[in-house]
Amino acid sequence: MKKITILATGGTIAGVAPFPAGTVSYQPAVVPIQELLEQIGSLPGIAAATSEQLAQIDSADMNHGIWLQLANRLNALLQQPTVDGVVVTHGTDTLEETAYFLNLVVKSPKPVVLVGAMRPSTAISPDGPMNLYNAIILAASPSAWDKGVLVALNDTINCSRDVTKTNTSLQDTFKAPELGYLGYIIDNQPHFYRLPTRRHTYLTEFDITGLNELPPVDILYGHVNDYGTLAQAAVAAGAQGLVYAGLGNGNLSQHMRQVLGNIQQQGVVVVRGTRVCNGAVTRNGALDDEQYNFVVADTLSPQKARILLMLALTKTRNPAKIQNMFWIY
Ligand SMILES: NC(=O)C[C@H](N)C(=O)O
Repeated sequence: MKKITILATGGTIAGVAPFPAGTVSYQPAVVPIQELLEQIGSLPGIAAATSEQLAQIDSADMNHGIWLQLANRLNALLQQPTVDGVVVTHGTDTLEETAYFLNLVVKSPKPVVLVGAMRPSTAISPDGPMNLYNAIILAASPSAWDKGVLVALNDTINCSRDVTKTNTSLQDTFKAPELGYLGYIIDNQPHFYRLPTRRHTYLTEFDITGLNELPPVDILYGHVNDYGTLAQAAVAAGAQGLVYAGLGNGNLSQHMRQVLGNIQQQGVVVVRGTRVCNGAVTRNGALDDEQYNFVVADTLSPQKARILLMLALTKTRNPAKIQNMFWIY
């Protein structure tokens, strides 16, 4: 019999709508985790699902402080021999970011599963109870060990590095469009078909013990006729790193090459990502990264590249070393 702890942070899974058919006009983060657990009843093979209400927020309000608190709590719980796995309930808007952050800083091979819902708990047919049930089943499964932090919604299992929210309001939203699901959860049974290949959790070099904040990194969205003023403003405001969601294969206009090149020379680490949903940003592909000392994001989305860059900056400001991290994680 497995012992699973639930850390609840809010989101639509804990949301309440003013009428039963309400699926988009609702108040997120209202129902306590204890009540959500009561809705799903007993679980096969699970001795106890204990819960802690760590936060009660719309995930738009997630922040580095709560991330650090969550990661520290996870690390403390997972060290305990009486805890077999942890489920984190979370709003879906920033779920993928929290999942990837935890994937890089949680120091345990035990299962950690993030879950949310697209419909509030008051909907005629909410997705939250089944999603929560499946997430607990997954966290209790020996098959979920050593796979990094997982994301489980809509009967699917996803890798936190690759998953993204692909639809603003439908239940079928969490996917890794180019790299695919890791598996499914069917009739109380997780089925894995793929494995994450990138280094994660207890095998990473990142340690958040004692940290109160993360280095400031901003994301800039590339477009025709970028003036470069926002990039300069970000640096003036104290950014230590920038992720540029570039065009195509992370491409930059001649003007933005100069702007970001100058910024890099001031000691700010510049990562070339892309505004395109799929594909890798390749080094020395769209431009000569050696000349500018840029780092490329590989297949990480801009929001995930930002997380890796923040953690990288807790270790080094050297672009070559940071580029290596982007190949490893
Ligand atoms: N479906 C959701 O959970 C969306 C909600 N706004 C949140 O991220 O908290």
